Amino acid sequence: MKGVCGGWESQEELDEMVALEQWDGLALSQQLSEVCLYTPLHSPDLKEIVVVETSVAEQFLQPLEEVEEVNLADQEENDRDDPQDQICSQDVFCTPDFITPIEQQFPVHFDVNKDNTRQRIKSPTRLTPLRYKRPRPEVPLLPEKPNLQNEDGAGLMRGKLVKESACAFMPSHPGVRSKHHRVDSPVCIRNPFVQGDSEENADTLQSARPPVPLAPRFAQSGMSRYSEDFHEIQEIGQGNFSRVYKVLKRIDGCLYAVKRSIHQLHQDSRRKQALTEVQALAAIGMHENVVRYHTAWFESDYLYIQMELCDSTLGQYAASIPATSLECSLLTALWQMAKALSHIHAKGLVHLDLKPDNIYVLDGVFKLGDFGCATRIDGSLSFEEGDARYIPLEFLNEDYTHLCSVDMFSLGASIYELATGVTLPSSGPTYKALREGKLAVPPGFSSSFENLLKELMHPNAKRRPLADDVLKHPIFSRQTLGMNLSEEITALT
Ligand SMILES: Nc1ncnc2c1ncn2[C@@H]1O[C@H](COP(=O)(O)OP(=O)(O)OP(=O)(O)O)[C@@H](O)[C@H]1O
Repeated sequence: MKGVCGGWESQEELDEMVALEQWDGLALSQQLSEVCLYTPLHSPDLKEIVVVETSVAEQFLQPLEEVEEVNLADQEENDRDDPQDQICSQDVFCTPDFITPIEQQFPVHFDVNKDNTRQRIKSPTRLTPLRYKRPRPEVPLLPEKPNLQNEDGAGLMRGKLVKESACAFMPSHPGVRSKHHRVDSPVCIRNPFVQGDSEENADTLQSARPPVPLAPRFAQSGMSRYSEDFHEIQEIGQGNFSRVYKVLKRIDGCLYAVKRSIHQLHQDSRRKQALTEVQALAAIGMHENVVRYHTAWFESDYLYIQMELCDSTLGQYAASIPATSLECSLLTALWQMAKALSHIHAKGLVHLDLKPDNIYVLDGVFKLGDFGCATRIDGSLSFEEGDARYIPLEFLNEDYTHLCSVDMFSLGASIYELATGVTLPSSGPTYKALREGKLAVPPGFSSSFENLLKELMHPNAKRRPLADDVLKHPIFSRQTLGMNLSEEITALT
């Protein structure tokens, strides 16, 4: 196979040159600052590109073909195989060639008054390439039968082929045999929020469940899936348990939020607790008013969760709204959160930490996030206490019989806080008064708005409207609201 470098003016001229010289490889040309690559059609079996010493050419060629470093012995062996298999970069970039015998060299004169692109330059017969492209080995896809594994820790099983980049940077992981072959699957974790596993899933989970409940420790080799897959742009938030980063995903070029646990989770019990959010999000599935979950993984005992990136929290958003349109904006948020809660409650889950900081805004759409305290409505899982400022008294008194109404109280308290512009207390007389139903909505808000908040924050959990009741509330009628919300309601009914 021969390569060629030189100047030509048109595709036809190059075709002719290639035909005349019977070049069956690659043609490369530099015209001013532009580099062009030409691969003749009659050379479909072109497998290798040889580049000599020129960083510009390497930059150009590397995205097209994966070029690997090889040692000198390999190079010589390669040269013996096909000594013609070369392209001279000196030809292309007009740099002095101290390697090629003088008689084989060509004159390199660049005359600005001449059409230099017409100069056809003959390639020297041989140069030692520094790099070459090895033919890509055929990688077997293992196993034929779907292999149960769960890198996401989300408890859902997937048949998965073994060839994947994640393996490539974990060669020393016990579950990895070589660059492309994983022998053991990571564990399958049952998602406690998913009801009624199919028989097949239940059987497979049973057989795939290892004696240790959780042991998904990846990246022990020091290689980071996070750095491999994402470019970190900036930290965008911090809670009690996690830091959240705005990141660019390298493979798809899109922005995401990645939430990383602040502490390493060495114990299985702590990992299990941290996984609550992942499992709840996975079980809830997609809903336009719930922050979208993409994937999650453990790395060096930190939990990483990749999520949809939102613009701000509801608290930040409300602070930027003019007083005249605050009621309408808050009702829109209330309506959309009622939709999210209706969906979540219907799935048998409760959030239990609903507050302005956990409601995000993306392109004017409100989304519920941070499911770290989520649990099952039926009380089959343990309870984690959310932020006391937004939690009703009965829950603090360990009455867990009306968990959906706990979320409804929190929703009312969140909207009330944003309407008053004053952060709710976590104790004291105002805290007590609010739990007795004594609300003081500032002037400027409608009485129907105030009454709805009073209903939501009713001291008696049974008297509070549920999410579906809120969606049917007369305040969300076409006459009383702005167009956007009215249209949304019309579309829903
Ligand atoms: N998907 C997201 N898009 C944009 N910002 C986010 C996102 N998720 C979280 N944040 C930001 O990061 C902050 C902390 O996130 P989050 O509340 O989920 O952490 P946490 O440790 O679970 O918090 P908490 O202490 O309330 O349990 C949020 O207040 C918000 O500002």
